[in-house]
Amino acid sequence: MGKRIVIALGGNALGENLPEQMAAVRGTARAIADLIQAGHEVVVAHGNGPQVGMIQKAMAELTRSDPERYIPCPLSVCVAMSQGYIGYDLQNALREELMDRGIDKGVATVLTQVEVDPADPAFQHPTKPIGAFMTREEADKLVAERGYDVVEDAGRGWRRVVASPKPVSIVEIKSIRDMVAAGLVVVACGGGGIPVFKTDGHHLKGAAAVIDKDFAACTLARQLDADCLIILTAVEKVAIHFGKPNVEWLSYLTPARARAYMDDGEFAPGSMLPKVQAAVEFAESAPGRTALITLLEKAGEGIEGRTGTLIRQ
Ligand SMILES: Nc1ncnc2c1ncn2[C@@H]1O[C@H](COP(=O)(O)OP(=O)(O)O)[C@@H](O)[C@H]1O
Ligand SMILES: NC(=O)OP(=O)(O)O
Repeated sequence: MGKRIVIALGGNALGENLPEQMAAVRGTARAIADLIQAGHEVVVAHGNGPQVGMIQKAMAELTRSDPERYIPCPLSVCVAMSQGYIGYDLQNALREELMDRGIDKGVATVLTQVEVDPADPAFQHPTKPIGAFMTREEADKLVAERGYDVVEDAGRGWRRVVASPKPVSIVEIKSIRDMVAAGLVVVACGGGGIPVFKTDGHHLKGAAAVIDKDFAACTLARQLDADCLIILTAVEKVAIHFGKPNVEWLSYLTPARARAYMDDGEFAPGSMLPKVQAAVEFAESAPGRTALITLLEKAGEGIEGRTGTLIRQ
């Protein structure tokens, strides 16, 4: 029987720059179309780290080059731009793939705002890497000249980091729900969603942050009452002793076991840890809900229980 599935697409599903993204989304669309062809209802969320960094850098350069004409662009607006641009490529790749298979389904991207809490401690401790990797010297220059926060990212180089508060609720959830009910394939919560604060009235105020897409996808899956949250990334399974000779790839995790491994520091912060945290939160949110972490190309096999790491009560 078909399931309602929310997918979170990782960096390898989108690539790091414009031509890479256009090529990568074709493979991504094939994997998603396999699930739709198998009879599942699919909602797609995705990341935006490289893209939002690129957009923010371009907008900042514009302001610096002509400060009288261009005022600084808020990070929330950069997230909105990244949603539009990634949604454009994903929506088209999906539309073409479904048409090639003779599947008559509309595909639509929803510019999605996600409420965050102004008191979230994440605003005091930036952790979300955005943009391209830099050398130590380039990173030091950004800190000195612009006061940016930077971190060394898992041995791969230096990156700017911004605040990454937890999602509270999805502003456009009713629209997304209605579109799913109407049979559309919906792309939503791109880049974790445009972070916004609620104000006293109906106005929403953009927040300077980038929400983690795995947490946003978990909130989306919960609010849509999905059966399954699938987190697609660059490894087929979650491991303990990752990167060590005694690495052990895991096919099944209970939330309790996953928590024990988290306490032991088995999952790297900023990469595998938020995925396992989001998977556990979803699996624990209601009976029967399952989360799966696997490779993009293995999504179909994973949903049939043939690979990936399944997280279930
Ligand atoms: N315990 C672990 N098990 C599996 N992969 C891990 C683990 N710890 C860290 N990783 C790394 O985390 C990566 C996924 O995180 P990341 O690259 O940030 O994801 P994405 O861009 O797909 O959202 C994997 O490709 C792997 O290199
Ligand atoms: N917003 C977000 O989580 O992006 P990445 O997956 O690219 O880090």
